[in-house]
Amino acid sequence: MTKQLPTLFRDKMIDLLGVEEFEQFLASYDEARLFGIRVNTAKISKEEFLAKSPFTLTKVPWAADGYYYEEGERPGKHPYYHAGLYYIQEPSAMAPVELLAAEPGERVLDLCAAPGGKSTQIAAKLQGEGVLVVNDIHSDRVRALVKNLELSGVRNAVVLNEKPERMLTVFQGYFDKILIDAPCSGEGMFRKEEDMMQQWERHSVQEFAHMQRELLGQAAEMLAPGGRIVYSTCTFSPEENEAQIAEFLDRHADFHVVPVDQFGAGHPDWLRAPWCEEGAYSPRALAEVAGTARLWPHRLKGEGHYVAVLQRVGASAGAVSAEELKERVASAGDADVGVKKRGGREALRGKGRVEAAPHAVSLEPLLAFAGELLRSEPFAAARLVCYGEHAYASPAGLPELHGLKVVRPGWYIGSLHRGRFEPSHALAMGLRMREAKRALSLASSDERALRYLKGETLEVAESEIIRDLEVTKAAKGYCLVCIEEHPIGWGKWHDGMLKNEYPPGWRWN
Ligand SMILES: C[S@@+](CC[C@H](N)C(=O)[O-])C[C@H]1O[C@@H](n2cnc3c(N)ncnc32)[C@H](O)[C@@H]1O
Repeated sequence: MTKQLPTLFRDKMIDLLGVEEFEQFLASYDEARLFGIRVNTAKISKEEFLAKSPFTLTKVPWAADGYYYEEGERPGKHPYYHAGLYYIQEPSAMAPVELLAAEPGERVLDLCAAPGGKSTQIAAKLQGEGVLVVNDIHSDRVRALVKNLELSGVRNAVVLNEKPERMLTVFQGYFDKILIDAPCSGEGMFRKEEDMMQQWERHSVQEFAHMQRELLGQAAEMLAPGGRIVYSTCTFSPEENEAQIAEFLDRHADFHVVPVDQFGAGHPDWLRAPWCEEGAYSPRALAEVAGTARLWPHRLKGEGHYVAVLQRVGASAGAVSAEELKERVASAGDADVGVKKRGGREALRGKGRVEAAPHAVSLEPLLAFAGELLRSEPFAAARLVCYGEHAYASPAGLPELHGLKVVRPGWYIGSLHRGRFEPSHALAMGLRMREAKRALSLASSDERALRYLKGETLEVAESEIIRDLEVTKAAKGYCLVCIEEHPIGWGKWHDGMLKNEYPPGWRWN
């Protein structure tokens, strides 16, 4: 393995680290790979998960919900994975979101988000409250992002597929927190993914440095006073790391670095020829860059990363509770938001706003479904929008997204077609079992759990359909299928059989 490292990369690392430390760094390439999962606390508490986890887990020291699992274990092949109870994530990659410190009620942007490891981590921190905007410039990667958000049951995310410069007018000064998990030369991933080395040889560090400079400037425009940007890469080159932050600080006097002390320190001493322009940065910038963080594969149990926490001066609006948010939007005259909690169909009637619809779409079938199957609309506090035949619950407090390439304007609820409503898989995944009036809960050891995930029809006795007989006598119809009370999809029960509604593209194979 070590022999295949690109020569240019080796020589540069020897220059930066010195021969002695480079030997330790090099030795890390021959060490066993590390594997991590992060418990999705938006769906399950850590305690509950640890009590039922079939894996051998050890805590990742820097991630509140992160754990190492052992090589040979296959968390991607367990029904709990399909219930979105955890996300498989490289341990070092969990650090940036911990440092972002997003809180429920905040407005958060994940600017370079696909495939969504960090977006789902932010979503868990928000606990469904506030606004999460996730964006990626590459449409093919956005598909994986959408799937991961749906799997994780995220209700308050908006997915964009935009060039960040096109987002500036809509989101000027809007966000409390912004994550830039920047596209980079990926040197920190050489151990995990060997084909990153070929990619490294094709793209220059300078090419990425240019992109990163732009992204940092654009993020600053979208950040509110008192807000925080976390900038991260999975590469070692100072041009993409310390140099970016030093230059940013020199251009933005209203930002300072929040020092991170649990990892290796940033290296202002590496901002020198031949890697960077010597003497190009102010003493303030150089001093602050030392407070940024380097995660070294030979010093901790994880891959190589760089993280900088940039705080903007000014009074922060702070986290806004869901109630406050509703009030703010209501007092701004937006009568489409379900401000008052009303039960059943009444809560939605007149509240749903039909947007961008080529012709009027009746919400009646959706209302009928909600009335029949949901205890209270989990999306009543959001704004219901229809794009064509598709209904979404858009998080309250979101500005108009006119002109932007919107992939998901919110939680996808389902489609309305010829007077029929078909609930989405995303709706099932975002629900709690207690929110459904009809549910089936299978043990993960029940062979029907796997058969459901494979798309098979199941034999289910009427007595197994969980329902409050005072409210819903009929077992027939849509039913929320769960594994140990955690939703995995829809089924339609009739006469002892459960017709499988698990989407073909999601099936276990
Ligand atoms: C390091 S990856 C992000 C990984 C992701 N944050 C995660 O944790 O799963 C960088 C992403 O930036 C995207 N990207 C590249 N250039 C971009 C740009 N100018 N604006 C937004 N996204 C960009 C890439 O498509 C890629 O998905």
